[in-house]
Amino acid sequence: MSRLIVISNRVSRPNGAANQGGLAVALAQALRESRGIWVGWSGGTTDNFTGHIGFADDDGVKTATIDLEEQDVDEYYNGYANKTLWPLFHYRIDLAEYARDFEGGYNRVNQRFADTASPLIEPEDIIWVQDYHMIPLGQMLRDRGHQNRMGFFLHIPWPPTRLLVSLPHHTKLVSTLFAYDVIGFHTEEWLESFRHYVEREMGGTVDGDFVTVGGRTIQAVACPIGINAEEFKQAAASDAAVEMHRQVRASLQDRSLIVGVDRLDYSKGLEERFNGYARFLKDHAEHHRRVVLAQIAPPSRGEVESYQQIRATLDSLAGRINGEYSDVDWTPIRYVNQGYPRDKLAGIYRSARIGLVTPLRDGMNLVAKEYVAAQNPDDPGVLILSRFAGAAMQLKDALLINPYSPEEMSDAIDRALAMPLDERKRRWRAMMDSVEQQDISWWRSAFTDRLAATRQEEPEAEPEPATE
Ligand SMILES: O=P(O)(O)OC[C@H]1O[C@H](O[C@H]2O[C@H](CO)[C@@H](O)[C@H](O)[C@H]2O)[C@H](O)[C@@H](O)[C@@H]1O
Ligand SMILES: O=c1ccn([C@@H]2O[C@H](COP(=O)(O)OP(=O)(O)O)[C@@H](O)[C@H]2O)c(=O)[nH]1
Repeated sequence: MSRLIVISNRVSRPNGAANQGGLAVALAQALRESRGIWVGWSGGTTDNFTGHIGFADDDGVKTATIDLEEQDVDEYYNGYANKTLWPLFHYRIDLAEYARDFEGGYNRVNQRFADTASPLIEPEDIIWVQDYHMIPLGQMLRDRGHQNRMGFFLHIPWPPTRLLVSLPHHTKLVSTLFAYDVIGFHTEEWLESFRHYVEREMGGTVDGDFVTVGGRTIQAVACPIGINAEEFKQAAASDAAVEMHRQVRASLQDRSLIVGVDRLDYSKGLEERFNGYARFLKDHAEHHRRVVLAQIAPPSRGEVESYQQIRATLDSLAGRINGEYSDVDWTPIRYVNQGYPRDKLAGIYRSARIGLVTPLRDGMNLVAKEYVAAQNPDDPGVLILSRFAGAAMQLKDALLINPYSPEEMSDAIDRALAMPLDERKRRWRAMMDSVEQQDISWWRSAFTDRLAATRQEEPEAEPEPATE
């Protein structure tokens, strides 16, 4: 079995921060199983970049990380990754900022990651680069002579061509993807958008999974990420989860809990969610005092202005809705800006009659799957899910809604609260089958098996020693 080298911006400590994102949570187990190395940013900064690599072995996961300079973080992570690519790829060109400094910083930091990873790579290794922070990295590793099998996975949506062309030098960026052997997306929709771009903007051709541009053919596939369903079921039965469940239920006094769990990100549709819930309270006075929405929203990317703005908007919106509907002994929204470890989250999910997952656009959304996995099979809750989350392609037995419509959200909440037990069980079973079948191991294998099967390029023959 070839060794796996994963390279991504964020490198998770398996028992690390409570609010780590889905990608970090998902990869730890995959690496542990393949005895690989995880290369990425330490999350720390240094005054002068030295290229020093910090090695660690955390719970069986080997990591190799580098510190970045403040300027790198500003231009690469806050800048090109989160002020340019993230909004653009989530269809928010109104929020996207195009600055040469960002693009320069992005390329500089990718060169730094290439310099870091290069000496660690052995010829038989399989290299798997993750996400929009590192699109050009594969090309940079090829430039350093690495002929390994190399894959790339995009965890966020691929935007429609008419939006992507607003990015300066878009073709230059996309052409670097052709350094990989296999590239993956969560859904057919993102894959189709990619193919459309390649045909329209690069004169490429598509033949099934094979995409060719300028004589180079790669595979482009849809491969939805999953969760560790078994571990999550166990987490839901852990002491921490049971205690959390008890605390939450005691605080509710027989009220029904609706739960949302999201990084505080404008793509997650939190403003629209609060407005949809307010609409429900307006339309359904009979439910007043009978429901509580707990929105867990750990702050994210707080140095980026659009994230500061969404935080301020939500602070005031939650206050306004609570001011309008609260009673001395009932607050309709519990708005919580702290993150929870996953065992406690599992207890919270299990306490909730409704999981409310309403992103405006989301590559996958692992919270939707975790909510399903944490339910009590004998009395499962109902998942209300945005049609625009990648997860909606698999979780078709959720109540699928348009998150931009407060009326649809209000109707779905009302329907979920009234849903009979047999319908809840039927829908949950179908969703749980999908969560269990296409779990994190399935995702990892589906992608890496495909990558491993690509023919490794023959290393260039050593020149024959000169004979006298
Ligand atoms: O690393 P951060 O800037 O704190 O952000 C956290 C992660 O957010 C994004 O997650 C995406 O990947 C998930 C797993 O595939 C997917 O379910 C979700 O829809 C995506 O938004 C980001 O893509 C990751 O790189 C970040 O680590
Ligand atoms: O307080 C929190 C909030 C979220 N998460 C985890 O963060 C991930 C969020 O992943 P998702 O795909 O839903 O969205 P992302 O944040 O990656 O865009 C999930 O595994 C959550 O369990 C967590 O551990 N604690």
